[in-house]
Amino acid sequence: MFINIKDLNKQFSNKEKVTVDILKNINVTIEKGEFVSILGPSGCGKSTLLNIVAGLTTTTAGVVTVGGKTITKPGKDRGMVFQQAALFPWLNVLDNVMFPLKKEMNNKKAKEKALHYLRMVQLSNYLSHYPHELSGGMQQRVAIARALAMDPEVLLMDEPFGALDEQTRSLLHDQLERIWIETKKTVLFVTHSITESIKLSDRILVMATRPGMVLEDIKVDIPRPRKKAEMVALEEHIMSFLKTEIDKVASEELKYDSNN
Ligand SMILES: Nc1ncnc2c1ncn2[C@@H]1O[C@H](COP(=O)(O)OP(=O)(O)OP(=O)(O)O)[C@@H](O)[C@H]1O
Repeated sequence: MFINIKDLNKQFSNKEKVTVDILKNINVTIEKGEFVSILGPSGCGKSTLLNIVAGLTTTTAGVVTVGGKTITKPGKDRGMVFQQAALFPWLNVLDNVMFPLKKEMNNKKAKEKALHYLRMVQLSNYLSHYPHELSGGMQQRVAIARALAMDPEVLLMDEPFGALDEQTRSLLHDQLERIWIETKKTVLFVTHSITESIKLSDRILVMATRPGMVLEDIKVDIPRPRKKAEMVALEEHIMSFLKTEIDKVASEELKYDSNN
């Protein structure tokens, strides 16, 4: 196993200073090169789990190892892509990708590497464009190129396409799948979308909420590239038990609302 999440628990204090279980008894192993999605309703702890693997959040109990090393802080072995591309607005596309590389290598090498990954995300014609001149989907492709250029072993993606329209999303699914096949990275991908998780993943960790636990660990056996019609049955299967979790969140939010 490459990533090992063992007996993980995470608690946070809420506004009333009460300790709340956010993640409980998470035990997951992920093999090198696997594409694994974390799917679940809002607030079930998907980002918290990803942030713990990233080393951005500590655990309350349990251990996460990547390549045998216990995670205590962020590291170059793990690259992160967020819902917002978080590019430097004052740097053009090429310089945005080169920025972290320049700390690791000379300018010539950094430029070669940046160009390689910008070609991979099909942005070679936009090197001198600034972030505000790009669409949301293009910005995300720059962010993906920037993360990949650091050559991490694991790519951690937190709803990277969540803010994009359906069509752009679908194009980026195809691109990401191609890049994943080409680079053989291990990917941990947080999403709300059942369709997205089926389209992209080898495995889907479906999470329950309050506390966040892994309800099902589903292996997606549909040959790639996956067609809509082939995905429907699995979509319905996942929806059938995820609905209970979504309803749970909705009714708790309504309860909270009527008490305030
Ligand atoms: N730093 C924090 N302090 C206190 N509570 C937190 C903190 N971070 C997250 N939480 C709480 O932990 C729970 C899980 O949050 P998290 O963002 O991991 O969920 P999520 O499944 O990623 O949600 P979404 O899909 O809406 O992004 C939420 O109830 C959230 O309010």
